[in-house]
Amino acid sequence: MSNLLELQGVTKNYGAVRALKGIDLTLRAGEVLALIGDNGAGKSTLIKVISGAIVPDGGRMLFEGREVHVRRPEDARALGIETVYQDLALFDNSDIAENLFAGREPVRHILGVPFLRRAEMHAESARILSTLKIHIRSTKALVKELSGGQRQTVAIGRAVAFSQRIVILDEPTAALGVPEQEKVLELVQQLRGGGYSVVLISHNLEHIFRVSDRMHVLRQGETAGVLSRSATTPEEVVQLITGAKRLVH
Ligand SMILES: Nc1ncnc2c1ncn2[C@@H]1O[C@H](COP(=O)(O)OP(=O)(O)OP(=O)(O)O)[C@@H](O)[C@H]1O
Repeated sequence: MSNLLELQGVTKNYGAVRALKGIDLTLRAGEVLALIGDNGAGKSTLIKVISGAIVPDGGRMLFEGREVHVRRPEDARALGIETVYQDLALFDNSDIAENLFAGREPVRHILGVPFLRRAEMHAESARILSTLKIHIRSTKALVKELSGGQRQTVAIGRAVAFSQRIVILDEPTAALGVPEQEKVLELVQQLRGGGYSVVLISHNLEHIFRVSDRMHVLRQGETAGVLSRSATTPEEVVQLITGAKRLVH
């Protein structure tokens, strides 16, 4: 598999805190890469760099082998990178279709006045949900009426609707009950089947071993190891997370 995204020597400091101390990371086309590490290891900071939410202090980012400068979320979007943060950033009092299209609504101008193309939004939303095998009664349901798992799938649906290449998921199963966790894991597998590359932050090793192809372990702002799922064990991953072992020098 070829490298879709590559980070080289990425650094980020928050004052005296060295959150990223020179990270090299590769994301291949069509893989699920798990980003793993203890609290404070630098996972959120790293995905914020990739998604343009923060600008790193140093290092390079390459997309399909070309250097790119991602300084704002719009820059990441233009490359086809979408991120679902833990807070999901959904609008509770809006319906599913409005959430899927938030900020990118199709409009039609009549005598210079913009009108939302509602029917089109709902039809397209239903198509997106059905492609992702997300079963929700109606795209007119308000987000506040949905379960936690459905909210997560709507947030992922929104990312996928506009991402062409990479979806970044920040602990998508953390706040969910077991049946809903299963649905989200299935969705991650579907994304991979659909040709997306996925970066998955999770603290749940069982989930990680079920859906990821490779694992990038961070520890205190550095890479502790990069592992292929088929060539490692949960025990080894725990040793890397805790610092009992290191595979990168
Ligand atoms: N805005 C900020 N200002 C100052 N320090 C920060 C800020 N954001 C993160 N840090 C620090 O940077 C380091 C890396 O934090 P980061 O949130 O990236 O870790 P994480 O691996 O995502 O942790 P968690 O699993 O707890 O979310 C930590 O020491 C954290 O306290």
